[in-house]
Amino acid sequence: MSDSITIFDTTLRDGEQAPGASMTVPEKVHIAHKLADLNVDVIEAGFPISSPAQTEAVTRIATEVDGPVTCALARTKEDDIDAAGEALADGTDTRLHTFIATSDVHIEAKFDKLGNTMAEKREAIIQRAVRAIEQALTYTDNVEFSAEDAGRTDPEFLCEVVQAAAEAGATTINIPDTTGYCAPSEYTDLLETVVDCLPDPDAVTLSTHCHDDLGLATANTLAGIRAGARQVECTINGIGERAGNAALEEIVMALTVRADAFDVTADVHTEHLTPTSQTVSAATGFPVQPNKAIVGSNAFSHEAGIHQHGVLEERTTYEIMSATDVGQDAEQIRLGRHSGRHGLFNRLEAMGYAVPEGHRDALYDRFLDLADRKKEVFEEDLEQMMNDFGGDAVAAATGLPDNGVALNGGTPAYRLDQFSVHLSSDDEAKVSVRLQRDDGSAREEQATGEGPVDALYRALDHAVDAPHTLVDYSIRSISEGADAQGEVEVTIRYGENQFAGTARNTDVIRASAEAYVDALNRLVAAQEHAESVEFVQNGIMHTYGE
Ligand SMILES: CC(=O)SCCNC(=O)CCNC(=O)[C@H](O)C(C)(C)COP(=O)(O)OP(=O)(O)OC[C@H]1O[C@@H](n2cnc3c(N)ncnc32)[C@H](O)[C@@H]1OP(=O)(O)O
Ligand SMILES: CC(C)C(=O)C(=O)O
Ligand SMILES: [Mg+2]
Repeated sequence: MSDSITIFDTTLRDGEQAPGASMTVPEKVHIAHKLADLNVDVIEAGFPISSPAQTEAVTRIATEVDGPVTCALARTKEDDIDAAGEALADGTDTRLHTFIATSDVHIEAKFDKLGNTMAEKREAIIQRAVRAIEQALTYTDNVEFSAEDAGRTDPEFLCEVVQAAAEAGATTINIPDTTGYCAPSEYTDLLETVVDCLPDPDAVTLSTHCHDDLGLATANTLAGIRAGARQVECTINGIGERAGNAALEEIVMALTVRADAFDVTADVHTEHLTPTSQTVSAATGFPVQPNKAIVGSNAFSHEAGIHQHGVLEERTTYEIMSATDVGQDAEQIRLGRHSGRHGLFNRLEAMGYAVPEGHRDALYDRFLDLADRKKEVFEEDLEQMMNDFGGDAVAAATGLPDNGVALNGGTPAYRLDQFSVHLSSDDEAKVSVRLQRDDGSAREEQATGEGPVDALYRALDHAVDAPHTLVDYSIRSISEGADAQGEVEVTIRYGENQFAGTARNTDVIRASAEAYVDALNRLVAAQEHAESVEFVQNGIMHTYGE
């Protein structure tokens, strides 16, 4: 028996049958090119009788995409087979796939006119299958037959069907677990039964087609390979009817990583797996869950400190395959509240920071404080954290740049002690703030406004004794995610002089308040110091009092 597995991709047929997954003809052609880059053996491109767009997609893929065999699906009905045969007619390497259901429940429900007894109906099913295969052979000598719902079919009858199909000339015989019902050992047994009853097992390729209703699609596919199947039907990201089909990327990587266990080969260019997954996700609008095996965004990511330590020392402690082999980025250390010192300082060093031993605990505490407020800590967050840290002795020790902010060496006049915001859909925003002065006194003020920032700034204006005008306010996100840090920049004016304040926080209202207080402190510092005071803010030289 061959040790080479035929990868039959049905993303564009069974995958597209998932509710909401329909793709346009150009999208299907684009995906077919990606599947060719991936080096799959067969692309099931559609079901031509179903619609003109399906027919067009099959024809375009059969004629435009080099490499894989293009396959079209048809019921055992004459018109279906003609539609599939004609759609494939101009292709160079094509396959016609016809199917009919063989389980009692399907026969009873879907083919009530086939006979009076189950025996009569079964006989009619075989006749239809044989006739359809013979008709398909007039279009191509590459004909596949599927016994739909084989997983729930009486094995004796399944044997009669596949024997007849093989004798009629089908060269691939597919045993679908259409409803994802089988346990892996049952599926192995079923396929072994089929192998034993085939007149010449070497003359046909036995195929799996497993659905994921119980989450067993990949396991069943691998169980089918153990029983002798040499074609696997699967889809990118496992999309398909209901819970989907067996995922191509999972099967291929199981066969690759565990070659010792399966002893067969699949000639897939695995580095294309993740890009192809992303293309299919974009075309269908189905996001890939982060923890999806092989192609999920977390499939090679490590946030937990113990894992990060292990992976940084030796990747294989927690990775059984290399991310780059499946088209993902290498070494994905993601920082968050579960991260430890190894992960944090490794990243800071990679960013160019040399953190002396004596400051590590303090820095790690700051990191945890941030990580507790954010789902994930990004490099932009770390840069801000290091800039904040640059205000004390560590700045010199680490060689970190000063953050460019000079308050003339003095203590800021005001510190935001606390604030509260009340928002409702039918009322103005209400804010109360409490500012602490450098002399120890505190002042509390309330205000209302058109939105929380307007109300906040009005309350702060009441709380300070420094006349000024707000000139500019801007806010931007400086890291990723819904909980990204917001950076607020505020410019105020007094006379001819402008004073800029900035602040960053995951809470943008807090950042707005702190940026305003920062600008006010600069104004007050300028007033309290010399006639002429210079300071640098954001690279701009500001002068007060000349
Ligand atoms: C397990 C699978 O994935 S099977 C493939 C499922 N894919 C699809 O259904 C593709 C999209 N389907 C379609 O576009 C339409 O259903 C069509 C064009 C195929 C058929 O549409 P309609 O003619 O309106 O029939 P409808 O879908 O309502 O019913 C299915 C008919 O096909 C018959 N049928 C079902 N499977 C087969 C088969 N393998 N061989 C022959 N006839 C079949 C049923 O008996 C029923 O026939 P009836 O109209 O005489 O009762
Ligand atoms: C048409 C067949 C192969 C099918 O998709 C199934 O049985 O699940
Ligand atoms: Mg299916």
